[in-house]
Amino acid sequence: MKGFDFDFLKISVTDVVDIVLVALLIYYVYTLIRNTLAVNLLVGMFIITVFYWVVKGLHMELLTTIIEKFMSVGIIALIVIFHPEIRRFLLMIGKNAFLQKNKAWWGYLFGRKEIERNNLTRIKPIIDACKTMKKTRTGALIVFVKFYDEQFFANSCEVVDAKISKRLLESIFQKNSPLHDGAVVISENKIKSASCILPLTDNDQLPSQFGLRHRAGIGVSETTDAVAVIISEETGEISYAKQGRVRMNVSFGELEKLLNKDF
Ligand SMILES: Nc1ncnc2c1ncn2[C@@H]1O[C@H](COP(=O)(O)OP(=O)(O)OP(=O)(O)O)[C@@H](O)[C@H]1O
Repeated sequence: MKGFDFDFLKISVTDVVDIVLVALLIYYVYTLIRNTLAVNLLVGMFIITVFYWVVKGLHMELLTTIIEKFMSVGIIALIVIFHPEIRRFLLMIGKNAFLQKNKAWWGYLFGRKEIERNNLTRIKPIIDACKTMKKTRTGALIVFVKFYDEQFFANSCEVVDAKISKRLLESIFQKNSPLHDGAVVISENKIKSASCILPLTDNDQLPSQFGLRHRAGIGVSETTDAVAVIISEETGEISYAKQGRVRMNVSFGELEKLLNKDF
């Protein structure tokens, strides 16, 4: 295919498409591993690679051979280490997440008003349930997941798979309910599961009043793409966790905006 030709540099249209695709790939890999341990592993691998180039350049035969041997089994190690990220990446592609995630596309294709109206109908029962639970000081942890990874949640949850409703959310978190302990997971417009045990964050910079419920909400937002709404049983205060960071004392107006954006 013909393209630009600067004597020393020939760029065809295919090259441009190639570069754009690689840039997109890097971007999506970055969004998948951002705020996860995988970032540290990636940095570690980068340092080893640079070190390898240096020792090879200096003709340090012994070190070069050791690192080469280490790297030759590296691909298997990579698959094992990045297994959760690879799973999520494939799930993301499988569920056509690129389009779903980019609401601008849906807005462009189907009209922004329609999207906002649909979002509000989805979110309203959740906000209403939060209002009641705040008033009654009912502790709750609601997690919103874009790509529901059955394997991740299956082992630690009770499957619900029901339509989102205010009364269902309230009854799950009621003190006497057998499902009240743990988190509710909402995904694909459904209450997918309840009573989920989530990974706790080991962030030691969190406010001292944050107990296990808050730590679980922040933990799941660190390790997955989930966002979490946490209602404190002690204070009724609502917190919002995303990418390992937490916003405290969120108003209902803010909550609506945040969920509209992230859910
Ligand atoms: N790993 C976990 N995953 C999900 N939920 C959990 C987990 N560990 C504890 N919880 C929930 O947190 C509740 C205990 O909350 P705790 O009092 O420690 O939290 P807190 O952050 O101080 O919140 P609160 O302000 O409501 O007291 C448990 O009853 C359970 O429902």
